[in-house]
Amino acid sequence: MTTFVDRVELHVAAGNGGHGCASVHREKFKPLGGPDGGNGGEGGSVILTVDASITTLLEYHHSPKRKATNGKPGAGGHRTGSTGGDLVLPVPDGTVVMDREGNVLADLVGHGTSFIAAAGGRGGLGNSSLASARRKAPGFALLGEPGEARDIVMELKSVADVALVGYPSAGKSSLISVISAAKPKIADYPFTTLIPNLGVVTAGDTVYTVADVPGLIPGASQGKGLGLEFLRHVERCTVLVHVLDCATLEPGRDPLTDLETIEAELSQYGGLDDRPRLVALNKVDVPDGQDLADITRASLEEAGYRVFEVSAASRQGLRELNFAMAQIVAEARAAKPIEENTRIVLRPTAVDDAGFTVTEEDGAYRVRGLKPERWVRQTDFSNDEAVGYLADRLARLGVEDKLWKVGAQEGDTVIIGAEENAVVFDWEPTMAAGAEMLGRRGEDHRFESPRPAVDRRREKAKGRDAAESEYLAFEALSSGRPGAIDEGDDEDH
Ligand SMILES: Nc1nc2c(ncn2[C@@H]2O[C@H](COP(=O)(O)OP(=O)(O)OP(=O)(O)O)[C@@H](O)[C@H]2O)c(=O)[nH]1
Ligand SMILES: [Mg+2]
Repeated sequence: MTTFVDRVELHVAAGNGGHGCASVHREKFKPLGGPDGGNGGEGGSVILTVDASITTLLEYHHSPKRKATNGKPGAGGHRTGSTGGDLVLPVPDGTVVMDREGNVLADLVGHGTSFIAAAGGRGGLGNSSLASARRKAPGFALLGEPGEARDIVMELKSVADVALVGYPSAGKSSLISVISAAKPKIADYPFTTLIPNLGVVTAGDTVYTVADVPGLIPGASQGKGLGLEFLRHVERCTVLVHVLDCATLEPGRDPLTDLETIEAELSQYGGLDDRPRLVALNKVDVPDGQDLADITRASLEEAGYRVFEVSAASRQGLRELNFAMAQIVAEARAAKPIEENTRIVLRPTAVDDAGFTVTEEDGAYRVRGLKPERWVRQTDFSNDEAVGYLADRLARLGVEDKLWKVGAQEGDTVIIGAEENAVVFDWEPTMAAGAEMLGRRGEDHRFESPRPAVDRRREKAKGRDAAESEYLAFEALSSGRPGAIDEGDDEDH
C-alpha cells in the first residue's frame, strides 16, 4: 500500500561551533605582543517554520536527513570565524513535532511560527577573549561545541475549517475541485487521495478552507486503510461534511449505511462529537442517484441532519452547500475569535543550567549538569593549560567541593556527562586549580615549584574528614590572597 506521507521521521543535525584560536600577536620589534586568537563562529541551527504555501510533508519523506552548516574557526588578528548558516525547513500549517517516544515538542500553527529543532553549537572562545589580569597570554583556546542532533517525528494535522468525510470515491476531491481553485487528483479507484488537499472557498464575505482527505472505510479508527492518518486531520476542523455516494454499485452499500459506518468510526476515534455536521448527497446527476437521494433524504432529516443534494459533475446544489458551510464557519468564528497569528519562535524547553549533580555509580562518581558538560566539550585535552582552565572552572562551580562531600578520594573515577559522550578522569583534586597559580604570560608555577597544599593533602587524605578540613583550611588561605578568587563570569563562554 502506498505510504502516507503526512507523518515523517526526520534526522536533524545543527552545525558545530567553530574552534577558538590560540595565537600571539607578532610585530617587528614587539616580540611580546598580546594574545590575538579570535573566537569560533556559532554553528547554524535547524529551524522549522510554518509556510502557508506548503501543504504536505512529502519533501521530507524523500530526504529525511537535514544538516545545518558548521561555524568557522577563529583566526589570529582577532578574527572571528563566520557563523554557520541556519537551515530553515518550511513545513505546512498544523505540523506537530514530536520526539520518537511521541512526546509533543511543538505544535506549529500560523504562518511564520518557528521551532528550533536542533540548536547550533556555540563557537569556542579564542585566547584573546580568555585573557585576564592574571592570565595575560593563555596558550590555549576553547573548542567549538558540537551542534545538537536528534530524531524528530512530524505529523500534519490540517488546519481547515471544513473537513469532507466519506468513503473512497464518494467524490470528495471532485467537490473540492468545483467549489475552490484546488486541483486535486480525481479518479474512480479508492484511495486516490493520499495527502489532504486544501481548498480556499469564498461565500459572500466569508472565506474559509475545506480539507479533502483520504477515504474512510470500516475499521479506519483501528488504522485500516489510511484511517488514523485521515482522522488526524479531522481533529482540528470546525465542520464535518458527510459526502455520501448515491451512485455506488458496491453491494451492501447505500447512503444511510455509509453514514452510519463513518459515524461509528468517528465516534471510535473520539473527540469529534461536538462538531456540527452537514450531509451532501453526491452524484445526483446520475438518474438512479437522484432517485436514491430522494428516498434517503427524509430519513436523514428525521435524524436531524441538514441535507444537500449535489453533483460535482453537473455542479447542481453547490451554492446552497457552500453557503451552509460558510454560515457555520462564520458562527463558530464569531463565538471564538481567531487569535492573531504572531510570529512565535518555540524553543526546546530550557533546562535549568545553574546546577549540577554528583552521583555514585559502582565506585565511580558521575557529574551531570549543563555547564560541566559544556566545559568538558570545550576542552582541548591535549593542552595542559586548557585542562588546568577546565579544572579551575569546575572547582569554582563547586564540583570538587561536592565530590569531597560525597566521599570521593583521590584516584577515584570521575565521569562527566551522559553515557554516550561522557569523559572519564582519574580524580586528581586540584582545589587551588589553575588560574591563580598561573604567572605572567601563562606560565604555570605548578610545573616549577611543589604545591604544598596538594602535597599535604596527599599525605593526609586517608579519611574524608581530614580531607575536608584540609580543604577548608586551604580555601581560607587562598581566599586571603588578593585576586585569588574569581576572575569573572564564566556563564557565557
Ligand atoms: N457522475 C458523477 N461522478 C462523480 C461525481 N463526483 C465524483 N465523481 C466520480 O467519482 C470518482 C471518484 O471521485 P473522487 O473525487 O476521486 O472521490 P474521492 O472521494 O476523493 O475518493 P478518494 O480520494 O479515493 O477517497 C471519479 O471517477 C469522479 O469522476 C458526481 O457528482 N457525479
Ligand atoms: Mg479524493
